[in-house]
Amino acid sequence: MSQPNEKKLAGEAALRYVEDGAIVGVGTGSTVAFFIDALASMKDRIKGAVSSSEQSTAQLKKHGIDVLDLNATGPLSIYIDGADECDPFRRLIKGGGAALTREKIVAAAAQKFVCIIDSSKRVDVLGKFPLPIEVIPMARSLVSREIVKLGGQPVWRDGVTTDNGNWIIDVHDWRIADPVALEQQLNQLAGVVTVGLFAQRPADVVLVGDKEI
Ligand SMILES: O=C[C@H](O)[C@H](O)[C@H](O)COP(=O)(O)O
Repeated sequence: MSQPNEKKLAGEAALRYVEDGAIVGVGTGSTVAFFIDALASMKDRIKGAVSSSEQSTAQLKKHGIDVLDLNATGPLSIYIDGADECDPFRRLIKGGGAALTREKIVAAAAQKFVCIIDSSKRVDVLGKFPLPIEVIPMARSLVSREIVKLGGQPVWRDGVTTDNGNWIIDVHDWRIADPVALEQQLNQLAGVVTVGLFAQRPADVVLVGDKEI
């Protein structure tokens, strides 16, 4: 099956997890775009959405779905988002679209995280996809030097500014043997805003196409 088709199937299948009256946490990316289109079909049965990016906010509003402020909603019952890589323990690399910080915040506010992917995203060990790290701009070189000491190859995503006004470093060729430990370690570096590893808080459910794994 082609990947765009699997992404569409996953986006539509995620509707199964959205209950009437929910405020839905919404991620970012091409797979989530299919989910937002599907969510429009039940927009009158939900209270609204909390969005993880300007891109998703625009699409939600286009469909007439209310976009709410996370500070006003309290905990969310559900968060739906894609991923760049997913290991057998539902640990993820995210941030290929530079939305990792708001994604991590909305995921942390949700009781259940449903991750929607196509089969190309499944890996045994995380790290083939370059690991995105959002940094405060003035810390770019400092953080890059620290990453080299840890064995990674940092590459600045030149020309990209996140929705939060920060920059992205992508770390290449890093076979991530212990994702929880690495997430903790990178979170300690001065200037790091968010690490694109979702290992301390993995997904609760992963849909590959319309199949839960
Ligand atoms: O920053 C972007 C997000 O983490 C996306 O969820 C991730 O890059 C997957 O995107 P897509 O569904 O387009 O492959």
